[in-house]
Amino acid sequence: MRITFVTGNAGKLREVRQILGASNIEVDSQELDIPEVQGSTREVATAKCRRAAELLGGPCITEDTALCFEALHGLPGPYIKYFLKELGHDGLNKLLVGFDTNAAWALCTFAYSAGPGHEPILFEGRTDGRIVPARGDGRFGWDPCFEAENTGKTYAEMQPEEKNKISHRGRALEKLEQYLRNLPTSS
Ligand SMILES: O=P(O)(O)OP(=O)(O)OP(=O)(O)OC[C@H]1O[C@@H](n2cnc3c(O)ncnc32)[C@H](O)[C@@H]1O
Ligand SMILES: [Mg+2]
Repeated sequence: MRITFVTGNAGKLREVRQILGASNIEVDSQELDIPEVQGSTREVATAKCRRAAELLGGPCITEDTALCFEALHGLPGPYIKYFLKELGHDGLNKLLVGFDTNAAWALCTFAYSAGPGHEPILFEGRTDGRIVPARGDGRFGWDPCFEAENTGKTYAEMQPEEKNKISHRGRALEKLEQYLRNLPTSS
């Protein structure tokens, strides 16, 4: 089975290929710059996939990742990309100074559209943890400052398989994979 993943993010693509590749789903990638609407993660994810399917003229998946701070009632959420870009790992930690909790959760929302005009279907995965000063290999986003619950490690200190097993993305992909397998016709 093959599926097209529309994303501009190399780290996401790498992990999606690792995870779905293990289940014999081949992932083609299309790097399209899709403007993202404001709203809840579900609204952002739905709009992104709808637009991607229109641009592509066929079935595709997209993914939206949010990083939510409990002290900030779920913010930055889907806006984490801009917070990370402007503030860096250190700045994300500083946002929580003065609050009594650094609890956070990572939320991944995959969307599948069967093609233009088909309403996207969403698959969510969540991993709880906390925001900590950066530790580990810093090549993917906010990995160094997210310590996953019950592991004592940041995502950036984990081997890829270790992260994929418990990550927000791994959990969302379990659901997406099951859905794709049960589609009546697959290409
Ligand atoms: O083209 P798309 O798929 O939208 O890719 P993007 O980089 O714009 O991604 P998002 O809009 O979903 O923004 C999510 C931000 O969180 C980062 N991110 C996503 N998944 C991550 C993960 O598993 N670990 C660390 N950082 C991650 C990512 O690099 C972005 O800065
Ligand atoms: Mg984006």
